[in-house]
Amino acid sequence: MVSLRFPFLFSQPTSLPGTPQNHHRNTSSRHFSATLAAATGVGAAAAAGVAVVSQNPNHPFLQNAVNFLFRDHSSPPWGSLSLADGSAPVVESKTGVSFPSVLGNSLELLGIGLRKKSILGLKNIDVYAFGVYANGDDLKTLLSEKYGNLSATELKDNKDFNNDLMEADICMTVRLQIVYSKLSIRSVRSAFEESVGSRLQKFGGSDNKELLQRFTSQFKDEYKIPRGSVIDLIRERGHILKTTIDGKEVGSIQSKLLCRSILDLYIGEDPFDRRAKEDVEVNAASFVQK
Ligand SMILES: CCCCCCCCCCCC(=O)O
Repeated sequence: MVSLRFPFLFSQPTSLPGTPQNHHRNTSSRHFSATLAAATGVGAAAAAGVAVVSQNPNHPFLQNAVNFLFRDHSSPPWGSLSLADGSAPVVESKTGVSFPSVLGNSLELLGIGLRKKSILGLKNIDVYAFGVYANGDDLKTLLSEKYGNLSATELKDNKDFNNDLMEADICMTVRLQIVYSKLSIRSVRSAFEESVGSRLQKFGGSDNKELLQRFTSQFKDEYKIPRGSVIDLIRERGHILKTTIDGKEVGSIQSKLLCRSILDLYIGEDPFDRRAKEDVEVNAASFVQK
């Protein structure tokens, strides 16, 4: 199947019912690295008001054709697609997993990606799709004084900005949507042990076994994780990491180190999906800019 990747924009809703007005909703648009599976697929997605996103190489000819067909005439003609309804969910095209563009009224989708894992060093499987969300007002309040005058290009790959995104007291959520159908809770625990464990060690030294154990023990044997399960890793104010499985809270731990370690998996130095990280930085920048 031919696919292509290009960044596209979708405009924000003017307001959501019961949501306080946020000027970003009216004035900004977000950027996602997009791969459109095929022009017909794009048409169906656009008609359905859904943005399709994933990670694949460029294909300029198709890109041109798709942009011509679907561009909003107020947007740049090349490399961007503006959907009429900015509140449309965004779909990760390889897996078909869909992410709401706003979570719980205040968290804005900044980027989506795919977590792959190799089994026995042989087969690479798609384990889950993920979406990174942040509170736009927190981004502005906490980061705009320091970074408000820098462009999105200057903020992408800017180590200080990236560190502050992970360390500041910004409400954020990473939503994992399981796509691998044979996942056991035991493998979830051991995957977290490995990935979060390595980050705890990196940022906090070797003496964090108890913290890691507190976190991983939240994933109890009685929970089932079939395909379609949703794990939310929620950083609340005060660096509290709340974890939910299919909307049910399974635990809550106050630890800046743990929150930072979790975020590092998705937007840190060596993220699971580099393009997702780039999108998060560029979209976070749009909230921060003065
Ligand atoms: C057979 C593969 C098992 C992988 C399970 C990953 C489940 C969630 C773990 C989240 C953290 C991570 O991605 O490392």
